[in-house]
Amino acid sequence: MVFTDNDSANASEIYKAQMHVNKYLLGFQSCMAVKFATEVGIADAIHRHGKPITLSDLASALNLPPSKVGVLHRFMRLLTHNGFFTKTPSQNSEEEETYSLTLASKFLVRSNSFCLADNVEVAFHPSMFNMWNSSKKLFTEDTQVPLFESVTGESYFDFIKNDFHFLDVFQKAVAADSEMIKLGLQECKHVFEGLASLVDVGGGTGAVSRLILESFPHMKCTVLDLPQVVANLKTAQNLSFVGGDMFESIPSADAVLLKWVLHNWDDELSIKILKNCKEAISGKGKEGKVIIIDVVIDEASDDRDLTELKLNFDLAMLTFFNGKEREKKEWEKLIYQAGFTSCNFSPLFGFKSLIEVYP
Ligand SMILES: C[S@@+](CC[C@H](N)C(=O)[O-])C[C@H]1O[C@@H](n2cnc3c(N)ncnc32)[C@H](O)[C@@H]1O
Repeated sequence: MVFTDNDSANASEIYKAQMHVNKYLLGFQSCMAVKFATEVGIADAIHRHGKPITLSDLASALNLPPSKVGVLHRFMRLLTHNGFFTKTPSQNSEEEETYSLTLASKFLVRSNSFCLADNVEVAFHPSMFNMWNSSKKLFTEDTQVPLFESVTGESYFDFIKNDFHFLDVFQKAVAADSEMIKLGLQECKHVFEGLASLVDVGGGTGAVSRLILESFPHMKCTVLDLPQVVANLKTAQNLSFVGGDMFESIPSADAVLLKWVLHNWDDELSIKILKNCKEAISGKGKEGKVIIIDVVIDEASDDRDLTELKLNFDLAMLTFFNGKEREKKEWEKLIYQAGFTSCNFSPLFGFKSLIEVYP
């Protein structure tokens, strides 16, 4: 038996290892509980209640019959343990315990400006489960084709394009992530100072550009994205939308922003995008810049949870797009191979960093 002969581990360490494995066997249920909570609107119901809520009031706010209060309790217990709610014990036998929102579950309240409810729908879309059930293909098939495409027969962006509801949810999810940029933008205003124009490449519905314009109303911002994404978007003062293909050409500007774009693509295609960015800022000479907002894996400095999140994003990028999250030295290699001469890294946006890239 492998644990006794050559292993110096004692019984308690072996039991701990067994628990570690079991944690990952059942861990998907913690994730599914978040999906369930979002679908039935638990956070919304507590928010609407306006004060800590008892389980029976929560059940009736969710229109659940009394027979389901026990099931709800089981979900609330796990979700509370996982930091999504807090529980205040009852003061006496007449009173029921009550549940309140935490900072994490406030992200699931649909009326909040920082809301990740659409991200939950994207993350748990059935296509994701189908893809993972075929993950063996990653090792048995031509890796030039992303796993998602190999399973569904179409690229992720085509898949999104062909499902009107999902396109809408996906764009809202990405825009929700961009809302979070607001918190970090104050600390990096200097990055945008002195720029008269900016192209937000793969800028979706323009959420980041709108935020930048709040601080720099005189800057001319152009959002370049796929034609179907920008088709019905209205231009506003100093904000315009261009339907196109970043692999073909990028409109000229003082700076190009690439937020959450390069991680969708492998090195070869990312270099192609970066070279087109370099061309787009060439009119500004050495003062032009490319601003990348993306994940930088840093196992040495980041804590365990942060690294786990970044590595999970990496597998998501691998399976959906053949893309990748990159370490600092991988970013540098990519940037220099595209012909740029220098870059600065600032970890500003939670799990994302800002990289300024100069010709
Ligand atoms: C992960 S989203 C990031 C959106 C936005 N930058 C943000 O963070 O809010 C990637 C974006 O790239 C766009 N995209 C994909 N292929 C593209 C292409 N060939 N040309 C321009 N945009 C593209 C997608 O439509 C999508 O909006």
